[in-house]
Amino acid sequence: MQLIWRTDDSGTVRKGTMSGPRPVVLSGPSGAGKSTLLKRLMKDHEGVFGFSVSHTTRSPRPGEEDGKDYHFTTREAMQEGINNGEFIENAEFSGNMYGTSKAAVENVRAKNLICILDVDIQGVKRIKESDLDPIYISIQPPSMEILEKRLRDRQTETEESLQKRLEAARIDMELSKEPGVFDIVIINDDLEKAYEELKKILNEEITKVQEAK
Ligand SMILES: Nc1ncnc2c1ncn2[C@@H]1O[C@H](COP(=O)(O)OP(=O)(O)OP(=O)(O)O)[C@@H](O)[C@H]1O
Ligand SMILES: Nc1nc2c(ncn2[C@@H]2O[C@H](COP(=O)(O)O)[C@@H](O)[C@H]2O)c(=O)[nH]1
Repeated sequence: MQLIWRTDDSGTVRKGTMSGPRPVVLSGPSGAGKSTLLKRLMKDHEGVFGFSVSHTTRSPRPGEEDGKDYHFTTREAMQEGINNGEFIENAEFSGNMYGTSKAAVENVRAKNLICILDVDIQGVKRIKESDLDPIYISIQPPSMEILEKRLRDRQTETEESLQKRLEAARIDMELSKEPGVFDIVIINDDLEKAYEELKKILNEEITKVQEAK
């Protein structure tokens, strides 16, 4: 079924009615383990999930592929896309632009797969204003100290970008405690336990997709 997007008078992105599995929003501080968990989920459930490939103006990390991990772009091109109404949401994070295009979500939903979106807390707020109606999951680290260690060990950040990410993490950790923001908050201390918890929450949607095959 075709998705029909429109922007209402208040600028809110609305979509036409369609059937299919509910999308999943994974959010939480940078370094909490979202990518680790979602990559495993997709590998273990082939043909069930599809990743909503975001746009970003940050540079690719070693091993990241354009069109698979992100659509790597420039500020000018991304701003033009935003001005043309091509994005569901966009945000500035740690000195770069990030955003979910309508096409990214549509591509996954056209295949009747569970669409997974990995977005920051600003993205969560914008998606809540849309009609996407996803399951909202926050992945949180056990502590700021452990988060900092994970980010340092990952070796992807400069000291400046690391500090920006830690600052954003403090805000994210506070907001995730607010009732009603997330359907569930998973503390990713032990990876196996966090993964089991994630699978349990998504079990109903996973079964729906598997049974529809
Ligand atoms: N439970 C865990 N225990 C120890 N290390 C972990 C755990 N979960 C993830 N990690 C490691 O922490 C680092 C950050 O994880 P990951 O890149 O998945 O985070 P992220 O939330 O996707 O970050 P970003 O938002 O910046 O993309 C990675 O090196 C990953 O291997
Ligand atoms: N609002 C959005 N946030 C996004 C999107 N894609 C990723 N992100 C978030 O950005 C940070 C940093 O990601 P990184 O890959 O540079 O480490 C992280 O919190 C992601 O969740 C998006 O489309 N919109």
